[in-house]
Amino acid sequence: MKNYTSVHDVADVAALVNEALEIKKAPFAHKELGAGKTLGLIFLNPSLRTRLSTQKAALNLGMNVMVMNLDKEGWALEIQEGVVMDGTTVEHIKEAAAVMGQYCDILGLRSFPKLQDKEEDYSEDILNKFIKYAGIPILSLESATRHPLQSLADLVTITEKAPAGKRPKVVLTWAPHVKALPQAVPNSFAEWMCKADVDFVITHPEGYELEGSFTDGATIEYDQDKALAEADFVYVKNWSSFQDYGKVLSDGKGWMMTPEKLKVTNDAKVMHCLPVRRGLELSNEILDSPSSIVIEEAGNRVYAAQAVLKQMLESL
Ligand SMILES: CCC[C@H](NC(C)=O)C(=O)O
Ligand SMILES: NC(=O)OP(=O)(O)O
Repeated sequence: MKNYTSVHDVADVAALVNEALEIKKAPFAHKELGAGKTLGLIFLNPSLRTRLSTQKAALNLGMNVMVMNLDKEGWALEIQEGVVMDGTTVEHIKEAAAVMGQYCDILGLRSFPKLQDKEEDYSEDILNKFIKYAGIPILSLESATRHPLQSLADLVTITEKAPAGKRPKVVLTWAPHVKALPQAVPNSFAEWMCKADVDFVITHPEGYELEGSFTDGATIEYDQDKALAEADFVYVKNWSSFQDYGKVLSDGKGWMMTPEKLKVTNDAKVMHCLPVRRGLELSNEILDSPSSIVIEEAGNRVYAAQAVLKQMLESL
């Protein structure tokens, strides 16, 4: 595996999930593999889980790790090609990415969408320019349209917790929020679930349809209660409209997951990538109940990242 930016970079999804589960049993089994290798983690947006879990995963493999909040600590980046830099930008992505490629063996990048221009965001311009100019393998720490480390951890968790002897029903449900959030997490979750051995349903209000290439193979159900029937896993996440790009179309009244809503499920486990707005996206009652597996889900981020980094190191 050279770059890790989406499920399409994974030759065998089931094997990668199993490798993460094996690593979870013995996290230090490959602690020499990364000796003398450096992982750079570059953030253009905030992070708790991705930063800490990926750093821990690299350290478990014996790597050195350098972390930088480039948006706050670096120079103002110019992304456009061929412009005269006589404005507020100080360093071109061409030099910045190439220099980071000199210092690191693998480079992680977080670059959220601006949610203003659909074509610009969905072109993944920043991610693709890091791939082009860094000259070393790139690991997505969440890009404009996907979050593959989160999605792998989510599938690891579902595999670990699935009811014995049945194909689990997984429901991705939209949840209310007060801000416009990216489609990256649901896009990525949908892509991975459509490649997994699960019955996958997406439920959201009209107008929140995700881009079709991510949901091909999923059942789309606008009636949340119908979607939730007999679910084994309920994945709760807000996202802004793709059609009316970057917009919050409604207050989502009645869409927050509650214990009442869970009654129609098959005693479903509730998941969320975090951070979660308690009382807005997901009720306190659920988050504080045995139905919630959000903390174990976050714990699995380490083993997902470690399985990916192991395969990337083996390809260096
Ligand atoms: C892991 C989630 C990161 C981000 N969340 C927020 C709150 O911006 C999102 O929704 O994509
Ligand atoms: N779920 C996740 O990626 O969390 P952070 O944004 O805190 O890294």
